[in-house]
Amino acid sequence: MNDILDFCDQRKLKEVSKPKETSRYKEVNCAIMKGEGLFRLPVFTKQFCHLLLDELDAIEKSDCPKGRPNSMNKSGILLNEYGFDTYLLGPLRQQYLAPVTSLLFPNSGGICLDLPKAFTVTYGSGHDLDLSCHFDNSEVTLNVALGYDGFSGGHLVFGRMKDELASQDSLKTPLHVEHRTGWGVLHRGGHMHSAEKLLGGKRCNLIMWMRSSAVGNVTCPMCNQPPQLLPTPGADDGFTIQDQGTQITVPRQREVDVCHAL
Ligand SMILES: O=C(O)CCC(=O)C(=O)O
Ligand SMILES: [Fe+2]
Repeated sequence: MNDILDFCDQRKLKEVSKPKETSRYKEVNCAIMKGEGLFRLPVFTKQFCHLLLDELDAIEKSDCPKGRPNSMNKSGILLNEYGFDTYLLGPLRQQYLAPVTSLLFPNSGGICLDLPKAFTVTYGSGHDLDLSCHFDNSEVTLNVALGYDGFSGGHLVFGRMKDELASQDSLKTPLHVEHRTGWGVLHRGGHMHSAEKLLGGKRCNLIMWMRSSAVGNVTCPMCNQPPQLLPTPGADDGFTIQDQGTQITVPRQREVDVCHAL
């Protein structure tokens, strides 16, 4: 089994995982625009992006049952359904992203992002073409461009934070962010964003919604209310609850009819 370090750019990985270097990285390399809370960092090597796209294509073509990536995107794959968590996404999050999010987003749960949801989104003919403006069910989101080669359009557009008044829209110039294969954009989940229409080709991005149960258990990121939780089977939705019998904290889904934002 390969190590996560084989998939990432090791030189850059070293730069971001040393605390001293990380702060230099924050100041020099990482900010897309100063003060916007938007950062770009190298995630996967180009070779790994090709391998992953091949694997995702094979899954796509198979007749395995597939869940939808989220309530907005129709095309893409829920990565935990195909076993990507243990050897790829878990190590990526713990070894690579945790030091970076702790440094860049300390006040948005970046130091305690314990409940991720990872999926891919695919745009192109026969798939979605664009994505309307939204905020994510996450404290911090990583969006990695996997390719394919040669698509045009489809840039990400960032605006205001979800809690800023809509009337402040006019004060905020939308920020267009292009995709670079193997690179990720890190942003707060509450940063309003959209994807422009794809003009040609096909694109696939890996999205990781990183949730913090410490934040979400107090205020649901979708409805801004204290969540009312019910134990349910299945995947968690970014919340935890203490089991009364065992006193162990376990992930729990939100009761669907409490939050109408999803
Ligand atoms: O199209 C993209 O790359 C953005 C996807 C996105 O924002 C999301 O799934 O939350
Ligand atoms: Fe999003």
